[in-house]
Amino acid sequence: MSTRDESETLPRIAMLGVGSMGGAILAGLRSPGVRVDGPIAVTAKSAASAERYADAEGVIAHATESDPEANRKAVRGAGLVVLGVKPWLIHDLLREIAEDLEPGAIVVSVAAGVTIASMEAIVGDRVSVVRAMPNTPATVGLGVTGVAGGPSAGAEAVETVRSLFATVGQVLVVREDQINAIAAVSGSGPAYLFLYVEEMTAAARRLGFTEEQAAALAEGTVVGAAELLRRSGEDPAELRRRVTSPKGTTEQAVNVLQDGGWPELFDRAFAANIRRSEELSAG
Ligand SMILES: NC(=O)C1=CN([C@@H]2O[C@H](COP(=O)(O)OP(=O)(O)OC[C@H]3O[C@@H](n4cnc5c(N)ncnc54)[C@H](OP(=O)(O)O)[C@@H]3O)[C@@H](O)[C@H]2O)C=CC1
Ligand SMILES: O=C(O)[C@@H]1CCC=N1
Repeated sequence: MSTRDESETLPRIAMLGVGSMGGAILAGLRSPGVRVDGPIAVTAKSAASAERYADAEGVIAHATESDPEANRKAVRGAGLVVLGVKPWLIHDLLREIAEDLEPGAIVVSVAAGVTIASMEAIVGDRVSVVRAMPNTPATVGLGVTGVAGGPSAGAEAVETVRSLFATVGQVLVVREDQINAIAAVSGSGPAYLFLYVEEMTAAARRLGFTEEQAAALAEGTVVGAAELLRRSGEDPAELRRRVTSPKGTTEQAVNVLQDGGWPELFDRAFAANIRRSEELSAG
């Protein structure tokens, strides 16, 4: 896993689609110490989404519903074009902007499932196409992103995209055939953790705690444990061992959870996730 080189200046960026994921990446790009060439051109569909960036320094935001040419205008002059729209909109978006892309620009899609070959077939080889699979902890600079270049992308293009995502966390450069698996593990991963917190809170409620108490217990424990894992640098198994006194209470609960078949459950959940990426790639 690699992180950020603070001396680097990123090329001029256009970000088409600035919802949960695009917004998280944009937050990273706007953080102190990140150098980007020129203002970041951002587009969203609705005026309401674009207006969220009306006062944002270094960002020029437009809505396609107000200006149907907004995407085409945004990519002109951009060396790095980030596609942050839903997977089923990617191909239409590429058709829309293909003629306006600068020769040599890098197009990076964060869309689940959409293959590099299908994107290259639309934009040709005048540009480099790269796929990335980030996650929403990027919002707080703790993202994990997988990056893969296609045949059109040389080492330099992949390195530029690696630098882009290094502004919001750790980056793993992989082969494209590993991107769906990255989506299953880390792309969607935050949702599994949030579900865990929801379930732990609900179970605490059933033990008689108020909603507020249950949320404080569950959220505080998960955040505290994650921070301990991060700061201590210890193996999670070792940290678990330190909680689990032999013949104590934790051991009993951990046995119940493990008997619940977690390995198989994770395998099934990941397989379902990957299957959906494959469906999305079929269009
Ligand atoms: N959410 C996540 O955790 C992750 C998502 N991804 C990928 O990121 C992509 C975006 O997902 P997510 O951020 O969750 O989705 P959102 O719905 O939150 O964001 C989509 C964005 O695209 C905008 N948009 C829609 N149509 C257009 C258009 N024609 N031109 C420009 N902008 C447009 C929307 O505008 P408006 O706000 O006005 O609707 C919105 O800003 C997906 O492809 C997904 O697979 C990848 C990894 C993690
Ligand atoms: O749910 C999704 O399809 C996207 C891709 C990974 C996380 N969110």
